[in-house]
Amino acid sequence: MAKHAKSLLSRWSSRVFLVEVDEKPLYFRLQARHGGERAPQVFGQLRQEDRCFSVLVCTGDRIKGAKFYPQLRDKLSKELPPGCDLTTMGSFLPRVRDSFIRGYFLKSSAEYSAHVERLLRDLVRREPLLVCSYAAGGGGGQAWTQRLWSPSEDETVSDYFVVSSDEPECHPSALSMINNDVFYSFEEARDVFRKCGDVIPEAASVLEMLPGSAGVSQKPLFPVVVLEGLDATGKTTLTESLRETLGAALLRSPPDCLSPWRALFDREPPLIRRAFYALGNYITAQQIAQEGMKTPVIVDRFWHSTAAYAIATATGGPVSNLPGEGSEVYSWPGDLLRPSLVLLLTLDAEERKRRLKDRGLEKTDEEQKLDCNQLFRLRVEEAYRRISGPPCVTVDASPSADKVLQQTLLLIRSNCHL
Ligand SMILES: Nc1ncnc2c1ncn2[C@@H]1O[C@H](COP(=O)(O)OP(=O)(O)O)[C@@H](O)[C@H]1O
Ligand SMILES: Nc1ccn([C@H]2C[C@H](O)[C@@H](COP(=O)(O)OP(=O)(O)O)O2)c(=O)n1
Repeated sequence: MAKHAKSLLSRWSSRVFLVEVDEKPLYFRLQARHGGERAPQVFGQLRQEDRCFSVLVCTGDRIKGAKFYPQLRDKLSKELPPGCDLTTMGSFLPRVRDSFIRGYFLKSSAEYSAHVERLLRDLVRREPLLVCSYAAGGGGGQAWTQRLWSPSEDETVSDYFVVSSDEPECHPSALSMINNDVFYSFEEARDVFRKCGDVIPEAASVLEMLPGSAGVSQKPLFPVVVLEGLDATGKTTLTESLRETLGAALLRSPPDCLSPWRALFDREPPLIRRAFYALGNYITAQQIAQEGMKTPVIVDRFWHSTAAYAIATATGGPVSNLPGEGSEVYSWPGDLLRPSLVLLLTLDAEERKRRLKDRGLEKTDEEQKLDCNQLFRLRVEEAYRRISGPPCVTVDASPSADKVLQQTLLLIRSNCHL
């Protein structure tokens, strides 16, 4: 049996499982004996003869795992019979960092369960997966049991009863965010790109653009002001005006030199996509350090964008699912240049939509998600506010462009000694 699967199985009965139903996580855990508890909510509506399955991705190779997870969904969606319901799930050891594993949960009516079982048996032989089946009937008929399919013929694995579990203090995705969704050093992000060269040849071109190290030798002499905010809050308009008014250099993250590869890495799974944006910040940091010796520098998006979108995407559901305020996930990378000031442009949802419509440009998937998913937008905005590091000041972007400019100039002058 693979070493990774073995280590997962060694603490199997301590794991908590969550199944995401309409972005709401429903939790259950395992128990050796049945004490008359009701079946967890996720099994609540099912009939005795129905079957459920969990399919969890289990590989020690992060890149392979990240690429395989969405492919598995496509494969299951294509091959599962029509009466089968598929949703995302995960499993973790409470409070254990990097213990979170992802997968899918399948509900099948009795009619199709033999078909689903055949499909999964075939899959588990070829792919790094841990599969469990769930059936009703134990503990006097009401209880559901989990059977873990042994990854090798000579292993015996116990059956467990499944019972509801309390919500953990923080959403379990927070246990795996660090260095999977958000990178806190140049080395960590670069390491992902070095490792994904075999599967994505373009990674080499990005590596060529990188500085030798994160380190910026000298602090810029002039103020460095970053403009942040959701799409269409007016960043481009304001950065252009600031450039003219202050005679500043205007930079952006990701930097222009990464433009040829942005669309490609936007289609990659979070691990690779987020590493791309993280690396972009280090290239921009080098440019800031150079320009900042000659003039003030205005930057269109920087670290706040990278971290806030990543954290908000990795966490589902309401704002309360975000890692708590003060969590280490909101900390500024120790090796990344700190701007003098970060301004966060805020706009109410209706006005932002109106501006988006007037602008009429094509939107990224993530921006379309912002548009139709109110919860996602709220999570991004709150994550922006929680990020620590350089001072972050909120600017109301709803007045006219000129008024927003005047307000911003006042803030820059009072915070940056210009
Ligand atoms: N203060 C403002 N009032 C009204 N419309 C604005 C204002 N600032 C920008 N816009 C318009 O809103 C749209 C989005 O602005 P833009 O600067 O492109 O935002 P971002 O760079 O944040 O995506 C553009 O059509 C722009 O002309
Ligand atoms: N420094 C940055 C800049 C953008 N991103 C990501 C976050 C979102 O997925 C997109 C938003 O960028 P986009 O270019 O669509 O937004 P604007 O048009 O500049 O407002 O890019 C990032 O992670 N880090």
